This record gives sequence, structure tokens and C-alpha cells, in this order.
Amino acid sequence: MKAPVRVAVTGAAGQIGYALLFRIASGEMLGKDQPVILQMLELPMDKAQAALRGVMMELEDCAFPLLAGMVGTDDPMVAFKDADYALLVGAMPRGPGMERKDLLLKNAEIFTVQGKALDAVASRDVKVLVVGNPANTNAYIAMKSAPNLPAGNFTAMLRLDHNRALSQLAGKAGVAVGDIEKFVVWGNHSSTMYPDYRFATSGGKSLQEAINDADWNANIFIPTVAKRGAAIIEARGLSSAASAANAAIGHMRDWALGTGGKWVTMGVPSDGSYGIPEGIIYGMPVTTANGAYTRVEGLPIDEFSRAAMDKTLAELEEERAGVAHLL
Ligand SMILES: NC(=O)c1ccc[n+]([C@@H]2O[C@H](COP(=O)([O-])OP(=O)(O)OC[C@H]3O[C@@H](n4cnc5c(N)ncnc54)[C@H](O)[C@@H]3O)[C@@H](O)[C@H]2O)c1
Ligand SMILES: O=C(O)C[C@H](O)C(=O)O
Repeated sequence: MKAPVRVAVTGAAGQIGYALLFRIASGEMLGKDQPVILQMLELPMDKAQAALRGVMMELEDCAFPLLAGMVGTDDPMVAFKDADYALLVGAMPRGPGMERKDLLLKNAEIFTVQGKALDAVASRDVKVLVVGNPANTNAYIAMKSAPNLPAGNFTAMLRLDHNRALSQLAGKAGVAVGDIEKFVVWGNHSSTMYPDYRFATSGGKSLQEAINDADWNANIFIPTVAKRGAAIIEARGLSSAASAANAAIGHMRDWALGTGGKWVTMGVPSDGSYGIPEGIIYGMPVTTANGAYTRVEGLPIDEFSRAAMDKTLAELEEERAGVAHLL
């Protein structure tokens, strides 16, 4: 049996937390041979702490063989102590009629505090996934608040957008969702994101050639993926939770265990490629192996894509300027 690893989850008693923790404890994220210690953070309020105690009772009642320990706390310094993985979920969700960036100033402070705590006490190799919105800029805030950790340890979740797009593409092209490769969502987890299937294949055949419909791309596909979060809020009255947890599991599993050459989308600090200024947390195609991600480099960017990539970049730069005073 492997030695246990420490997985910190914030917002553990929230909607996503409830859909996430049981899957981590069952081995779906890090493998069926990897014991985990769950370190769960909630707000220092009676209601939140009571809800967290309830979640911990339920985790106990599952008798997961891989659950080697649990910590429930309201202190980030306890939750992140020696953490190997940190899933930063706890933040306010948006409601109907809001954009995710409307949450920025409400949620920003969470990520300065948690970035500092990660910097102080987490494993130096901690893999951080920011889910709480606006995810890219919150990841940027956490990264900047943790100067002693490698910037590359901080990522934002665009995997839900990636998965949403795969299902739309599979439906349109009449292919199996699991056969689609070389797809990416560029930029911000917001309505400016750019889902891009120019390079995508299914069974080795080009999806762009199979679909061959520029109007569908611009007027149906891109807006459907970009506005899917809002459509779910409209339908449920609450933002996505099970699909968000599923995306978080996929993001972390791939980062830890590798994609075997397959592309996935991760929000990662730019290295300056594709004209994206260094440090901006931007959705990019990556492959992963041996616990590290590698950006897919050298893809051709046509005029339509350049405009879309610049638009989502401009929004990220605006968000960054809006939190500069906190960093
Ligand atoms: N990136 C994505 O694709 C994606 C997808 C879905 C949701 N989200 C975002 O994830 C976040 C959580 O969504 P949810 O539906 O689980 O919300 P929720 O309100 O159900 O749960 C959030 C939990 O976080 C806790 N919390 C708040 N501040 C905290 C802090 N400082 N420390 C620890 N815990 C804290 C709250 O008490 C609550 O229990 C929201 O910001 C939402 O917009 C992102
Ligand atoms: O849309 C939201 O506010 C929640 C989440 O980011 C989503 O994409 O479902």
C-alpha cells in the first residue's frame, strides 16, 4: 500500500464539496491504490461547521478503505498543513443575471488569505486547483500571495468548459465523446472563453472537416459552451455542482496520473506563448505526465482565433487590474 497523501478541500460543506469529497475518498481522483487524508476547511460559523461535521460523519459511514484520516477545521493553516493537493472550492457562487467577475471583490480576499497559508504550510510540491469563481483571477491572486511556492503549482478549472464542449461536439458530429482528442478551451472561465476545435479529431479524422459549419461554430457552439453555467443556474436556481466536482476530479486525476499524450484544458500561468503575457492564468491545451503538465506549443492561430483569444485576455487583464491593490 502507498503512503497516504493529504488532500485539502475548501468549502467542504458546500454543494460542490458534497459532490466531490466522497469521490476523492473512494479513489476516483488519485487512484484505487492511493490512500488519502482529507483536510476540510469551512467558514468559522456555527452553521458551516455543523454542516461540515455532518459531511464528516457521512464520510465515516462510508467506511472507505482508502480514507486514511480526516481533519475538519475553520483554519486555513490547519487545512493546508503539508497538503499535497489543494482544491480551493469555497467561495460565493453567482446567481441569476450575474457574470462570474461580479464575484471578484467578494471572493478575492479568500484567495489572498489562502494563498498565504499555502505558502506557509503546504508541501512545496502542492498541486492547487482553484474552482471558486472567478477561477482564473482567484488562482492568480493565490499564486501571487504564495511567492515561495512555484507559480506553476497554481491552476484554475476550465475542465468543466472542456467537458461541456466535448459533449456538444460529439452530438453535432455523431461521434463518441471519449474518442475526441486535441480539443482546447482558451482563456478565462467566463462568457469570453474560446472553445476551439480546429485541431480536434475523432478516430484520427478532423472534426472541423466533419462538421464544416462556421456558422454553427460562431453562433451556436461557442455561445452554448460559454453560457452553459448561466443556463444551469437558470434551470436549477443553483450553479452546477456534480458536473463541477466531476471536472475537478478529472483535472486533478490527469495532473497526478497523466493523460497518456491526450490534450486537456487547464488554466495555467502563461509562459508568454501565444501572445499571452507571462503569469496570466489562461486556459491552454496541456498534456500531463509524471505529475507535471506541459503546454502544447506552436499551434497556428488564425484571425478568428486571435480575436477570440485577445478578447478573453483583455477581460483577464481587466480582472487583474481590479485586484492589483490586494497584491
Ligand atoms: N470553475 C468552475 O468551473 C466552477 C463550476 C461551478 C462552481 N464554481 C464556483 O465554485 C464556488 C463554490 O460553489 P458551490 O456551489 O459549492 O457554492 P456553495 O455556496 O454551495 O458552497 C461554498 C462553500 O464554501 C464555504 N466557504 C465560503 N468561504 C469560505 C472560506 N473562506 N473558506 C472556506 N470555506 C468557505 C461556504 O460556507 C460554503 O459551504 C463558487 O464560487 C462557484 O461559482 C466554479
Ligand atoms: O456559472 C457559474 O457561475 C458556475 C460555474 O462557473 C459553471 O460554469 O457552471
